Amino acid sequence: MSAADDAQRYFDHAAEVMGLSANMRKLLSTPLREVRVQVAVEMDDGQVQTYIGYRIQHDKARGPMKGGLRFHPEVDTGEVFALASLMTWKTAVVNLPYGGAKGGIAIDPKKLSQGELERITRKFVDEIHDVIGPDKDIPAPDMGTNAQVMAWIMNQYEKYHGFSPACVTGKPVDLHGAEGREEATGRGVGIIARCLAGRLKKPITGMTVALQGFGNVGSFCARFLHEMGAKVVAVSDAFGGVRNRNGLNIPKLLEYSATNGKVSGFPESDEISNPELLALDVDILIPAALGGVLHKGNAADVRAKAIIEAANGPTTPEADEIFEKKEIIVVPDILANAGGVTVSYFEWVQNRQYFKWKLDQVREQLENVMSESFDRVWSVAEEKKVHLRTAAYILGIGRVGRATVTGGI
Ligand SMILES: NC(=O)C1=CN([C@@H]2O[C@H](COP(=O)(O)OP(=O)(O)OC[C@H]3O[C@@H](n4cnc5c(N)ncnc54)[C@H](OP(=O)(O)O)[C@@H]3O)[C@@H](O)[C@H]2O)C=CC1
Ligand SMILES: O=C(O)CCC(=O)C(=O)O
Repeated sequence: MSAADDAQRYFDHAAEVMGLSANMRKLLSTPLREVRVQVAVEMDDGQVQTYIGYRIQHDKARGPMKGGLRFHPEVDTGEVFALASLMTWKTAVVNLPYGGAKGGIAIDPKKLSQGELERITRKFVDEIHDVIGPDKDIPAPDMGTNAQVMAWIMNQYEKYHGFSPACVTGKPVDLHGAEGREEATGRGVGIIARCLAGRLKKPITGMTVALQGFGNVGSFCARFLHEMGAKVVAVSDAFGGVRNRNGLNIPKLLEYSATNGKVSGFPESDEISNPELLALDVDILIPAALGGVLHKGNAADVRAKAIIEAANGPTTPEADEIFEKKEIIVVPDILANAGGVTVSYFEWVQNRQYFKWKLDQVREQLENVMSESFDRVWSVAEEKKVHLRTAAYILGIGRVGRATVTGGI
């Protein structure tokens, strides 16, 4: 099964519970536009390389389309479609005035120089600038991209359209970016962990956490959980992981990983593989890297009491069914990692108003959006007697469906 099939199955299951008509299902699950462009650039050695870039715009019933840009070798149409549809439901779950989109280029940014990355990014914008923009579709960071890439996107877009800081979010703070966007997804996951602990009537302090992925999302998530008093006992990246049963020293691990480019070799820890990490007996397991890492082949081994999906699409539907049988609570991606797009929205609002918010204001508003959305999804789950993923889809699909019907096609 592909990422696109998985996304469709989750949608179909919720649509079934909602009793959505076949016509409405087709309308809501068909993307508006799929853009596939050639990205040809001269590399540092003088050779011309040709890559493929994608931007899939899934739905705009509730506002301009919004979603990140991924640079990763496995990017393809199916993955980008799945991620774009997740954005539609995610922006609706947290009630932002946006639709959903996603983009990507099939490259490995670690194997490219800064100059090559810049030329690829600018060329991609040359090819798609007429279909994106502050009122159309607003890109942002995802795996393999960061604030610098967003700065290049803004600069290149402005060559065609003039001053438009709201054409992209996740920009550097010195270049119309929002304070707090970089940390937002990880902080949002931390807020969700605390909300979940509250519902389970357990303090977050002392809860054990295993975290896969130590990039933007994973590293900030580890920091906030550590600050809240949770015990982050294992962390991994693409090279492997580290474990300390008494809790890793996260501030030191952040320094170590920044210096060494990986977590493995961190003192006062044992080495652990990614598969071992996913099977640890912990209170909370947080996948914060690739999609599809929890599947029918390893779901039975998972011993965590709860899973919070910081990554997009980390759990296949087969694994999800196994978790339901094992009574493992899964907080779905479209709720758990919505902190990033929420602060992207705050950045877009600031850019459009030419007015800068203070960091405290960003954090306070993020806290409100995440905790209110968690409560809303929890209530739908109780009311409809479904698990949290289906509840989140019901909430998101309901909002998008009502906007579609009210506004007309
Ligand atoms: N950035 C954002 O604001 C948002 C991101 N997300 C999702 O969160 C996830 C992570 O994104 P982000 O943190 O931005 O990406 P980054 O590129 O910053 O970090 C990715 C992390 O995943 C690790 N990784 C890559 N491959 C593997 C692997 N095979 N096994 C274990 N770890 C691996 C990387 O390790 P290494 O560094 O060694 O390569 C790195 O630690 C993605 O699913 C993304 O879609 C969701 C919402 C918003
Ligand atoms: O910040 C954004 O606009 C989108 C972030 C994103 O790509 C995601 O939530 O998956």
